[in-house]
Amino acid sequence: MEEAYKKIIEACGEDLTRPGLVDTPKRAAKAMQFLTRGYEQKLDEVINNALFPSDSREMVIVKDIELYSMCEHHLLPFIGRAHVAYIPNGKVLGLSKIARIVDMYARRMQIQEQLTTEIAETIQQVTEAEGVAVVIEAKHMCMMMRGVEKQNSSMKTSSMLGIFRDNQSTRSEFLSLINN
Ligand SMILES: Nc1nc2c(ncn2[C@@H]2O[C@H](COP(=O)(O)OP(=O)(O)OP(=O)(O)O)[C@@H](O)[C@H]2O)c(=O)[nH]1
Ligand SMILES: [Zn+2]
Repeated sequence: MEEAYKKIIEACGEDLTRPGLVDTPKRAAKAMQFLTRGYEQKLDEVINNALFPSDSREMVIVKDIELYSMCEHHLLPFIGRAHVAYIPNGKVLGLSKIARIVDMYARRMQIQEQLTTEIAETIQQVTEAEGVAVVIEAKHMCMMMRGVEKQNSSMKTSSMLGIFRDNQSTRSEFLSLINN
């Protein structure tokens, strides 16, 4: 990756020997590895057995989980928040693990729709919940810094599984709670 960054910097017309740039390929490679660390994570390690038996059948919502991802078309960031809900069916997931699952998929090359679906399906699979809902709102640098150059638009995506898909009032409750 370091060698690849050397080529990119040179292709931009820069001088790799100038002091400010000498260590840049190494730094950039390290940064890119961090931004794509989700590829190295394993779901079992992320969950770390933090699944607990519970009789609760009430909706659990984790709101405003900030996320930093990278669009797979331009390798530019998209930045936003995820709102996640599920209705337990015998077990609940450790609170932080929901944010960790968001990160595991966000720290990859993504499109927002796919990211939203992957988070929802993973939480469904792990918790065997009655349903899972995920909404992501994000701003895409590829639309802001370049291309169409729109600074104020944001993208909203959702994935509704199980009871959130089948039951209008459950879905409405979730949507009104995240909009408050
Ligand atoms: N659906 C979706 N599209 C995305 C996402 N991130 C970036 N894009 C879009 O991917 C598309 C790629 O379009 P292309 O025409 O191949 O690329 P481009 O010439 O760079 O497009 P412009 O951005 O319009 O300049 C653009 O419309 C982007 O806005 C995403 O998360 N979801
Ligand atoms: Zn893009």
